[in-house]
Amino acid sequence: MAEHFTEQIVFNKPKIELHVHLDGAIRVETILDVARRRGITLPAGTVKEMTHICVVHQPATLTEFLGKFAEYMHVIAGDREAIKRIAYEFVEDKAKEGVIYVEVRYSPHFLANTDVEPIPWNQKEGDLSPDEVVCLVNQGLAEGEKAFNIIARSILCCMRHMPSWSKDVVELCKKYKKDGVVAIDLAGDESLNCEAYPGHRMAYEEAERCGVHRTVHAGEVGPASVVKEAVEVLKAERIGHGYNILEDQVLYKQLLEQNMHFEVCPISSKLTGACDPDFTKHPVITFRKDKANYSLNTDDPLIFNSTLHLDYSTAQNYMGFTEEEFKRLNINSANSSFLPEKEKKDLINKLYEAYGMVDGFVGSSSVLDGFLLGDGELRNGDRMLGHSGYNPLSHFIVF
Ligand SMILES: O=c1[nH]cnc2c1ncn2[C@H]1C[C@H](O)[C@@H](CO)O1
Repeated sequence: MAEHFTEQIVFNKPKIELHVHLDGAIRVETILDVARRRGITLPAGTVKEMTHICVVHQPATLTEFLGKFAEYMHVIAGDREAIKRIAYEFVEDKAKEGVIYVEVRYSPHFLANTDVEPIPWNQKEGDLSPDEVVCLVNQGLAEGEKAFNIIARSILCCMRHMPSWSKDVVELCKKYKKDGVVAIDLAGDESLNCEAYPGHRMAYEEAERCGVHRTVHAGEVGPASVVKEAVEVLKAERIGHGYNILEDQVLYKQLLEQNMHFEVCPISSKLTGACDPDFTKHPVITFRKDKANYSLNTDDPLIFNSTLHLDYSTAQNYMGFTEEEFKRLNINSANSSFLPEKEKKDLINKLYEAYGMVDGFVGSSSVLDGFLLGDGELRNGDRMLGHSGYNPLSHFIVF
């Protein structure tokens, strides 16, 4: 088991999670169960042994971490029942953590066994296409939403090393926009420069043209220039991780002004070797000081043997996060979600209510009261809301 501290629940209130990979959040029990049903032999027969194999135990490299997916993806990929099941169970697990809104991401190609070249995970060709994978995940998420009373949306990932898949990915985002697919992402090994890969660029241009939201893994282990490229070339609206933005202070200030959202994953950032393992030096401490817009996320809880509670307790115990900051970052996360505006407004109001910030209700005449807690200082670029209306794009939470 990865060396963690005793898990505490330090923020037992409704939460938003924007950066978590479906294929990095599968239950070990399910992997074993599906393997048994399909007659697939695994190197481990018990949950304890299989957990040991799937988990990154010590800070490693992103490449070593990505290698962990090969331990179990062949069990789930190509199996309709398993794919729907992992989506459903994912929603159940998130509901148990107190998440009320989640955007979960995955590569449809990594779960398919036909219409994908090359066929991943050494599978034999079958008849499950990336398109049908998206339908199955949508079904699992929708059933989970009903059963566990949370909202689950999905993001489809392009993979850095497979630019030839990206056109399909954006087409699937367009096709399933009405079925809960809210955005496109670019995941995988960031040291591969996407400028050299027109496949990704063209997919992101099409996404922008068609109103598909865009996030990009950037500045996780790659330099600030990858973040710059994500923002300027791929027109990313959010950045996955983004820690190395701090290397380029000019760009960082510009993104602060733009209220760019950073999807921060504390436990992940230690175990992928993205950040110093000493959490007291974590970039999110600077983000907090600068009142940046960011979320706290698990990324791949299966592989980090973690939960969202662990990310929050780490933030509290090692980075000095307070309850007020947890509220602030969750409201900012809701505001940076890829929901349509009306649903976003409802979600933000749900948080205000749960956090006892009823004066902050979006649409109420005293909306400013909810914003100006703490020092109440406005940063350059912060805009105050008038009493008359709600503009989520200019909606900053200032504590
Ligand atoms: O933290 C990550 N950085 C880059 N790529 C990642 C990370 N976590 C998961 N992935 C990759 C591996 C998955 O198979 C893929 C789609 O979810 O995204």
